Amino acid sequence: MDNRRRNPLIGLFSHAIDSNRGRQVRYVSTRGEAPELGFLDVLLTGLARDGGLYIPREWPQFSKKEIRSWRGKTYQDIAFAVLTPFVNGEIEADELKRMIDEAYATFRHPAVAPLVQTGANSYILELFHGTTLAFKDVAMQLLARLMDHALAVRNQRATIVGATSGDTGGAAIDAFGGRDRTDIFILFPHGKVSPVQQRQMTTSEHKNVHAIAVNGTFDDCQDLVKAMFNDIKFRDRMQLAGVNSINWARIMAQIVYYFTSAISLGGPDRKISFTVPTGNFGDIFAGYAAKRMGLPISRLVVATNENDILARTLKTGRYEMKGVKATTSPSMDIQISSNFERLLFEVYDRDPAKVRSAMDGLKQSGAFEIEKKALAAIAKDFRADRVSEAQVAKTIKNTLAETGYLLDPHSAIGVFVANKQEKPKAPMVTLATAHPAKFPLAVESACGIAPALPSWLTGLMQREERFEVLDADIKTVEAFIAQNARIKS
Ligand SMILES: Cc1ncc(COP(=O)(O)O)c(C=O)c1O
Ligand SMILES: N[C@@H](CCOP(=O)(O)O)C(=O)O
Repeated sequence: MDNRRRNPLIGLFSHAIDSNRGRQVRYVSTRGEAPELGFLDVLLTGLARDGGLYIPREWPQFSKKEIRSWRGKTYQDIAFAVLTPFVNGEIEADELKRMIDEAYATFRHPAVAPLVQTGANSYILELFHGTTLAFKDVAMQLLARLMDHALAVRNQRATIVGATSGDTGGAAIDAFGGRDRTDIFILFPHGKVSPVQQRQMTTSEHKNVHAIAVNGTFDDCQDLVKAMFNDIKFRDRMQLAGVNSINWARIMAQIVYYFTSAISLGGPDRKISFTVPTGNFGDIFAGYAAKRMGLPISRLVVATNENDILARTLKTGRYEMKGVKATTSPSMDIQISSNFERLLFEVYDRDPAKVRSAMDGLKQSGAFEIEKKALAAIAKDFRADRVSEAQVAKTIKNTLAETGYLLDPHSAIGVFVANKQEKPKAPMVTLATAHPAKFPLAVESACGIAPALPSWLTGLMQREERFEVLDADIKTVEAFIAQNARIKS
């Protein structure tokens, strides 16, 4: 039966679906040695079985006419149009729409991701109106519903493992807590997240939630998660699934707000630039994906803290690990930016052998060089800069004094770098990735104001904590998960 006759929702966006009809979005691994998958498999797979990351075999395309027709539509409607080709008919349209509506009903702002003007051509895209006050909620609330749906359809359960430098963990625990088909284990670096972030992970009352404080850094946590996925026996036995941005569905959901914000500012008939506080390269890669799908984007600007591996790489072409230092933007205290592998795959014209060779170099010597042609391709779309701790504090203070806007340290990194760009003709949108109340000490020391938590988090700091402290050792972590997950061998 023709879907459009059966379902009025499809009629609403039939032109968008028409342009992608016949282009079955399948997913391939950046390392080229794992099977090609459809959407539900990619959703439940996490890391590819060859250690790579899944990415659409072809980018869905939207014409300017199609994008223009989304003007005046809600965030939810645009999400439905943008996500439909990725889901590729594996979820009924009305089911997908229901999940999108439910996910964004948890947001405290009717626009979901509102834009605030802070200068003649400068805007802030507020991505922190979800339950845990960070941009991670945007994707995580949808991901939990998509996974629940996929597991129910297949009558399966999953053991979710995730690594966090502070925000992914809280968002995932909020979204997956109490869900019957999943147990969730979140690894965070012990003593290296903010007190609010820690309590968002350690005070859940749900039995399926397990917070693990790892004696190590975020990179150690991320390595452990990848090692568990690469331990094929353990992965299959525990039916592992991932909630980090290694999971394509996370990136997919983040693509939407590039479209909604650009459309509000006159897109697609005007190019827009974006500055993105960056750590694992997931959020800015979602912007790159939006561009590849037809959204006119002028520039994508990477903004890092003093852990500046990406800013160095984009300048020199050498990706080189140098050790992580603790900053006032702990969620970006990251060295190995997982999603950079997806960009490498693109700029190496999708040659997985080149990606494998770069990743081998990283594993063996902590570094790799990017070929000149690929670096030039990166330079066409991206700019990058780093921000010192003193500059973060000064940006919070000055932005408050000049515009009345209170930034969190991560968003301040974006604003500093955006302000440093030569004055572009295109409007510059800086992504505000967290609410200042998640980092009250850093914000107060920068500007004298300690932002209060919103009402739904009242009492968070007094609740009893429950977490395990473990060494950064794969055997120890796997043993803990095997003992506590409801899936047994
Ligand atoms: C508040 C905040 N800002 C920025 C980032 C960086 O985003 P990405 O890792 O997608 O580059 C993170 C963590 O990922 C974060 O939690
Ligand atoms: N900053 C992140 C790090 C993990 O990133 P992800 O996007 O891959 O989940 C965090 O807050 O945990």
